[in-house]
Amino acid sequence: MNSYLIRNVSVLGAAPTDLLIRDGVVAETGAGLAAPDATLVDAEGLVALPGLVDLHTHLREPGREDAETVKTGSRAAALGGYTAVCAMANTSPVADTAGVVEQVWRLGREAGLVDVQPIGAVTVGLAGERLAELGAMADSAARVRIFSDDGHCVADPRLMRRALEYVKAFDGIIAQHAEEPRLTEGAQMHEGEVSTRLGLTGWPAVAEEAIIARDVLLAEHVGSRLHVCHVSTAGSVEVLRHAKARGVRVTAEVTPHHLLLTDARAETYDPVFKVNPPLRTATDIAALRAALVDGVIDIIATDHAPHAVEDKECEWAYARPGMLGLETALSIALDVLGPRWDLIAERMSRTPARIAGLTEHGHDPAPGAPATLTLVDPAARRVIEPAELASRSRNTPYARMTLPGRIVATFLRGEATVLDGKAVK
Ligand SMILES: NC(=O)N[C@@H](CC(=O)O)C(=O)O
Ligand SMILES: [Zn+2]
Ligand SMILES: [Zn+2]
Repeated sequence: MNSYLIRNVSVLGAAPTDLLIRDGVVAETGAGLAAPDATLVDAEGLVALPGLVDLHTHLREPGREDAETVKTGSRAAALGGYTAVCAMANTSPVADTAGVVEQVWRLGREAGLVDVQPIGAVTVGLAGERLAELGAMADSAARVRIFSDDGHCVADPRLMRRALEYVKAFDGIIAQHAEEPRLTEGAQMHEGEVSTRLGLTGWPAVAEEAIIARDVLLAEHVGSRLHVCHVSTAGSVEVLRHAKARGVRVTAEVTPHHLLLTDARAETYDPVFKVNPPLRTATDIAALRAALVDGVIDIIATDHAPHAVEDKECEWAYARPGMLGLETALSIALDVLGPRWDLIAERMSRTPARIAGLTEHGHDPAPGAPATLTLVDPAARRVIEPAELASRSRNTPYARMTLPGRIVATFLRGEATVLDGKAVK
């Protein structure tokens, strides 16, 4: 194994120190360390964070390797400062059996850049009709603990109840894509002033809020763990606040794009801004930001959703929803939260690691901790060029925007996955 001596790094914003990485762990910290055999990393001006953990990533393998593979998505993740990603189940075939989740898990190990933790489907084929083999996926080599039909809502309340009950046996979680399908038929964007003006069918906030309200009540009733994907409205925040005050075992995520972009982007008719749930209003953004700070929203998750050019560069109505996120998430967090490193570590590493049960992740760089960390240059500013992204797809909503912060290096259990801003493989 390689050793690294990281010189003059600020751990979570503290005074600069050195970190010696050896045998997969942070062996020593302190000013002026010496280690002649170690590779030197000059980290003057850089901030060390625990490796980021994404609870919501679409890797598209198996099935749409033209849009992303486990390998290209892993590379995008490492370049974004991530050391673990949870891979959503809406692949083709769907990750609804032990066989498919084990395949994704193995591909992640082979790529070797981040830990790829598969999420299993809740229902067979994401069809919302009968429960998938949750137990077999939990017992498989992939040790699945999070189940989600993401892309689809588990709309049937009886099925949702049974899924919540089933995963309780192994402390699993159901991650819900909250969308009442009857209220979003034909929806193209957020229902509001802009959709009225553009004449596009709207997705009302209540379609999300009604499902979250139902699900927190179900989770309370059966005493199970619920996770709410991509929360996007101020009303959802209020439902979650109420549920948490009652002690419901619910956690929630917000995406970088829902923290930054409004439905006004639809005025461009550029489908790069088409996403589920849709971009909302400035009022929603303000509520989401406040909830992220006060903890009603637990984490930032990217919902990295790569799509091939032909699925995105077409008429708005025909374009697939979803946008890239892994390579820009930390920059958006820095833009939205400022250099509040402890809060960023909490929302993007420690808490997602805890929710997903990824015990090797989410540890601050300190002696004895796994050397699973990332180094950020907070002073850097970069212009996002879609063609320069490591993802196989190009559908970033931040094209040609200047964003703060740059990932300089990432380490997974003591091995560099990114050095000098470049992926090592
Ligand atoms: N977010 C999206 O708009 N799309 C996601 C599915 C999802 O997260 O619902 C995708 O798989 O492309
Ligand atoms: Zn979703
Ligand atoms: Zn998703």
